[in-house]
Amino acid sequence: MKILICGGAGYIGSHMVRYLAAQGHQSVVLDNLSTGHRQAVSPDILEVADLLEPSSLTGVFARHRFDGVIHFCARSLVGESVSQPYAYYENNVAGTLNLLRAMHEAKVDRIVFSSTAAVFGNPQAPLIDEDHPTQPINPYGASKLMVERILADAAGAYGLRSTALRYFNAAGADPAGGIGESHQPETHLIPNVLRAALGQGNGLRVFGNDYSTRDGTCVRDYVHVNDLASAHLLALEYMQANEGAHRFNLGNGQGFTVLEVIEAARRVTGRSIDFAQDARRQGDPAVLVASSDKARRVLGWRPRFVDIGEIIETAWRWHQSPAY
Ligand SMILES: NC(=O)c1ccc[n+]([C@@H]2O[C@H](COP(=O)([O-])OP(=O)(O)OC[C@H]3O[C@@H](n4cnc5c(N)ncnc54)[C@H](O)[C@@H]3O)[C@@H](O)[C@H]2O)c1
Ligand SMILES: O=c1ccn([C@@H]2O[C@H](COP(=O)(O)OP(=O)(O)O[C@H]3O[C@H](CO)[C@@H](O)[C@H](O)[C@H]3O)[C@@H](O)[C@H]2O)c(=O)[nH]1
Repeated sequence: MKILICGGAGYIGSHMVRYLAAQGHQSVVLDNLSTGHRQAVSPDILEVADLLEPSSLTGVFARHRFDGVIHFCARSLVGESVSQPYAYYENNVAGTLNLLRAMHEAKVDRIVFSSTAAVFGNPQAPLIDEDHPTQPINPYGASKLMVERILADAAGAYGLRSTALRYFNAAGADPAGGIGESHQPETHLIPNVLRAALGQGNGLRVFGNDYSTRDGTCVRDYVHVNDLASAHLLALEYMQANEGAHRFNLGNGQGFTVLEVIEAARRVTGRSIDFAQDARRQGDPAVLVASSDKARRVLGWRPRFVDIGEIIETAWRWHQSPAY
């Protein structure tokens, strides 16, 4: 297959490109490099273009014939979405609409969309499955849920085939090296913990210690970025035989507190990791853990990285590499 990877210069997208290549598929990356990295993508497959500029999209679709699209582009910082909702709805919803229109005109009829656990809001069950109510508590989650709704409407109106994958917390790096997580500013827990282990960054802070969890800090479900990549290819294959709009939750089904992640990183790195206790971060639910039974059952998804130490170890190798 020849796949358009929107946002392929970013963290998860660059792993997707590499995974598709290993499976014998071809990728073209569309990215405006706003948070992505030019060096994460081979120059011969990179199309620098912006979803907010429809004319640049038309050019990309005119130059290539795609079998499908995987769409990673987004603004994705929860806190920023609360203070800048227009920017979030514009990029994540209007940008996606431009992409869907360009796909429609070019007669490309399948898309895998990066959705998020943030569509659920505060969980009402210990494990979040696809039937869990969707009540996002921040504009970021709301923008992703709006796109899921648009995709469902497009299935009926235009026969668009889509799969929304709600990732829980993406983590780790390709063990083969050379790519990994590098956001600026970095807000994610594991990279910040590893930076603290390296003596980099502005000091690790733990947000909140009064949640009703086993040690008072937030619980999250960390899923390896290569396992996310494998789910996307399974979704593309699934849509060959299955029309309509599909949704799957992707996680390991096991939650770790912030303090447990720090402890696991101490074991992996063999370094001391100091932190300061801080107030709760706005928009953080206490616990987010996925039930991914549907993805396992329907897509045949089998995550390979189930151990938090192993996931952190792949990230640690990336953080110590010259490419980071
Ligand atoms: N990282 C996580 O834990 C996580 C969890 C759930 C969902 N997601 C979603 O997964 C996707 C990828 O996340 P990531 O961590 O790799 O983010 P990222 O910021 O590293 O990658 C996003 C990429 O999209 C590009 N982009 C953004 N807006 C664009 C536009 N208008 N036009 C063209 N390119 C544009 C950026 O330059 C970047 O390369 C996002 O949609 C995010 O919301 C991430
Ligand atoms: O320096 C830090 C960074 C994070 N945290 C805490 O660690 C947990 C995880 O935070 P983070 O790594 O920022 O991930 P989330 O806020 O859970 O968000 C991620 O996971 C969501 C789905 O679960 C996605 O929607 C988002 O895009 C993705 O960034 C939260 O309790 C944070 O408060 C800290 O205590 N200190």
